[in-house]
Order: sequence, then C-alpha cells, then structure tokens
Amino acid sequence: MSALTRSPAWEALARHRQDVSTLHMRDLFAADADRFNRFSLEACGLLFDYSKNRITGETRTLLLDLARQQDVEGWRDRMFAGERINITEDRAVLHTALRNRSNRPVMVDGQDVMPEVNAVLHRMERFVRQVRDGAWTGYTGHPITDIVNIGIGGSDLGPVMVTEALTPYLHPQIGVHFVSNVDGTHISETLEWLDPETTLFVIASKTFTTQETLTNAHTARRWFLESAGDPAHVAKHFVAVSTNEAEVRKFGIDPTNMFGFWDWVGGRYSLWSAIGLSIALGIGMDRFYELLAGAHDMDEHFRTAPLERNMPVLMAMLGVWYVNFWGAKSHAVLPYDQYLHRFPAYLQQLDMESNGKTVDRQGVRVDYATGPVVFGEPGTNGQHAFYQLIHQGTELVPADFLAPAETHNPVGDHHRILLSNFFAQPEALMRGKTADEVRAEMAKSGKPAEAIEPLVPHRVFEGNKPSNSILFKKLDPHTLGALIALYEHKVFVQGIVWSINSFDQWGVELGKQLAGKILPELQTGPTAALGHDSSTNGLIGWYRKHR
Ligand SMILES: O=P(O)(O)OC[C@H]1O[C@H](O)[C@H](O)[C@@H](O)[C@@H]1O
Repeated sequence: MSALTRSPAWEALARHRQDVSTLHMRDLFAADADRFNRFSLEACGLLFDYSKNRITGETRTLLLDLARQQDVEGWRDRMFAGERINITEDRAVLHTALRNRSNRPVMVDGQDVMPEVNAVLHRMERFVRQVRDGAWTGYTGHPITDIVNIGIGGSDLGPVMVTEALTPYLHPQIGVHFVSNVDGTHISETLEWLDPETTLFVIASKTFTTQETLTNAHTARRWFLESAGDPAHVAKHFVAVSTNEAEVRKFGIDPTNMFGFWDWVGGRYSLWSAIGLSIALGIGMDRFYELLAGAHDMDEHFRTAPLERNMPVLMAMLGVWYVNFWGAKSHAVLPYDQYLHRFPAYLQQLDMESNGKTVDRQGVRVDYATGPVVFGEPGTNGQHAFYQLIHQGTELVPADFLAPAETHNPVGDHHRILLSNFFAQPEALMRGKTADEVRAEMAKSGKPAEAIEPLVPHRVFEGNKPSNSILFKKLDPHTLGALIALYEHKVFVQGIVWSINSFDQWGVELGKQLAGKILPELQTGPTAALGHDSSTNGLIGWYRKHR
C-alpha cells in the first residue's frame, strides 16, 4: 500500500465515506436551510456553489485535512516562488508569472523573470497595434484581414478556446482562424477562403519541432509563395511564437518576427504567453491584459485565501472525493454558454495531460486512481444527448455547470430559457424522483394502477448526483481569465494530493515515435516487409492495397 492510502487523512476519509454512504442530498437540504450559504463562495467575479455534493461539514474538514497533509500550501508556494517542481524535466512551473500584473519579482535561478515577461508583452503590444490599425501591411500594401494560427495541443487549444469565448470582442475586420490537425483537410478548408495578400500566419510551437505544426506551416508557406513569388515577402506574412530560435530560423522566419517564451511555461499553460498572440490580435492588447488580470486575481485568491474559502482547493478536493472515495471515473464540464463550446476540449488537455499518470513523483506505481476522463458539451445540447447516463446510468459522473447571468446576445427569451435549464438540471440531478412521486404523477393521466406499476422503475430517478454550479455576471476577458486559472489550480492541487508530477507528458511520446517509424513504410510498395504485430501489419497492408 502506498504512503498516501495508508496516511491518517486518507484513512479518515475512507471511514467517513462509509458513514455518509446512505445520506441523500435531498435530506441534507431538507435538514439545513442554510446549506447553500455554508457550501458556496464568491471570488474574482465567480460564484461557486458546491452545496449539491455528497458532503457534510465534516467531509469538507476531512478533505482539507488531506490537502494539508499532502502539503498543498507548501507546493503552491514553491510553484509561485519559481522552484523546479517539474522534477522529470527539471523546470520551474511559472505560468503565473506571465500574468503577474503586480510585477512582484519572480526569481528563477536568482534572476527576476518579470522584466523579460514584460518586454515580450510590450513587443506583442506594438505588433498587435500595427496589425489591428492596418499599419502592418502585406506584400501588396494591403492591411491584414485574416490571422491563421498554426499550432497544436497547448499551442492551439488555449488560443482557439479563448478566441471563441471572446468572439464579441473580436476586431470586426480581422478574422482569426486556427489550423491544428495534420489532416490536410484542416489547412485546405481554411485557406480556401483566404487571400494570401492579406493573410498573416502565426506559427505557434513551443519546441518548433512538432510534426503537425511544421507540416502545416510548410504547406501554408507554399500556398503563400504560389501567389507572392519572392521568399522575401515571407517576412510580412509569417511570425513565429516559440522557445526555439534555432528552429525558427531554420524554417525561414527571421528572429525579429519571433515572439519568445521560456521552458518554464508548459504547453497547456501557455495561452498567457506569446502563444496568446492570436488571441491578442483578435481582441486587442487591452482586452488581453484584462484576461491576464482575471487570471492574476485568481492566482492571488489561490495563494492567499484560507483553504476553507479557497475555490480551486475546494473544487480539487471534491474531485478527489469522487475519484478516490466514490469510484467516479469521469467528470463532466457543462457550460451553458455557446461561446464556451471549446472549453471542455481545452480542459481535456489541461486535466488529462497533467494528471493522466500512473507513477508518483518518486517513480513508484500508485495504488489509487488519478485524474478522471473529462468530457462535456455546451448546455442545452448535452441535455438532449448524454445527460441520460448522468441522470439514470450506473456510472457516477460529477459535473460542473457554468453560466453567465447576462448574455452578449439578448434575443427574445433565449437567455431566460437557457438559464432555466441551467438551474433545473443540477436540481433534478440532486433531487431525483421517487417511486411515489412517479406514481402520483402518472395517476393524473387516469391510467389504472396495474398499468402504471411496471413503468415506475423506468421513471424513477435516484437523484443524489453531485454537481458544482459556477455563475458569473458576463463572459468577459477578466472573468474568463479567472475561470481558466481556477481550473489550472484545481488540476495542480489534485496532482499534489496524488503525489504525481502534473507538468510532464511523456505518455504522448510513444505514439509519435511509432508514427515516425511507420511513415516511410507507407511510401514503399505493397509487398515490402513489415515488422509490427499482425494487427498493425494487417492494417498497413490493407491501406497499401487500397490507397
Ligand atoms: O507547442 P509545441 O511544442 O508544438 O507542442 C504542442 C503540443 O504537443 C505535445 O505533443 C504535447 O503533448 C503538448 O503538451 C503540446 O502542447
């Protein structure tokens, strides 16, 4: 047994789990009119209601005991202080420095990184202003009308999610597009509508060695040069965001057109760095600073609030409660805001790439579950698709519901209807419907009792399904920044509790290596020998015959 599962705080929670196994939230609410006040808090413009969880006051105390036992506060302070907590890559973890609007010095190896962070922000600011004002022109002298961000993973999901979320703030004359997939369809369909004379490509890659991104970038350059002819024009139409100047040069982008960042920024935490350039080009630098300020507010809350009132910590510990003590394998994120339609996809990388680990920081296999499968869709769409399983399936699926009080698009009754669903679903999940309630309801139809009875089990909802509700005034840059940082810190806290390193992603490598080996095999004739398992050989063989 691992030290964690033998630890006093863990064992106390395991015992407590038995004590509360028969409690129903319906009864907890009935017994305590003040439950909402006791289990909700507001910070950074977000209202976080966690009263619809299978918890009592004692559960919260015991969960926070576990957080303290695992030294969440110590690790948090070490992260903010720039210690090399990413031990497998020997790196600091400092995305918080990128949005450190207080400018308090942040030291890495004895040097304050804030002057460098601010210098890049200022360069971005100048460039963003030029492009948005039409002062930066293409090779024929026309202003830029379209930005294409080419990147993948952290160099795509953050920028695309934020740009979609902040659509109401986008420049009316500049379109922002994202190409990530190496499937030629993605770039072909994007370029189809664009004019090389007025298109600016942002090649976003921390390493500048990612196969998908470089393949797409080369295709974009070929497409551009078909019209522009002279490679000297590339300078007006291609900029790079990277930590790797040598590779940027090799690709043919002048370092004066490169925006840098640092190895202490993880890919999935990089939207706050120059990787956010496409966001800033879309919404403008002032709005980008508001996004950073929202995240910084959440950083300050996370850093200073006592654990009992600390939103990311509470959220994280509720996740631990379900994953480790109730056997939940998944977690749903359900934004009732169409602009947040890529938020679940973004969180999949943030959460699953960070905490999808089987060994602890010492390299020892863990004997407890780590990160859940994260999924989600905007409400109300999900309600008409997969909510059935959350309501009546055998799996326990804790869910986060998110919604703005105010909409950017006040058309007719839409927002009230949307919000009525946002309020109804968590209530329904919590309350459920008893057999007697089903009978009473069905009796109103005048059906005889013997016809009703066989149908009753199908219509019973057990209820007691946990959810968090997050409400905010309006989805603006500041609020979005706070919301993203909330989830970042949630994932961090969980990684600390599980004693894993949330900041590497070695799991991604094996597939990359094998793809590299297979690529040349796809170019050879149909009978060339293959050295894989019979399934992979069979699949490649079929492809060779049918291509
Ligand atoms: O920014 P890049 O170096 O191109 O990396 C892009 C992405 O690919 C990698 O495989 C990692 O799994 C991601 O964490 C990363 O964000």
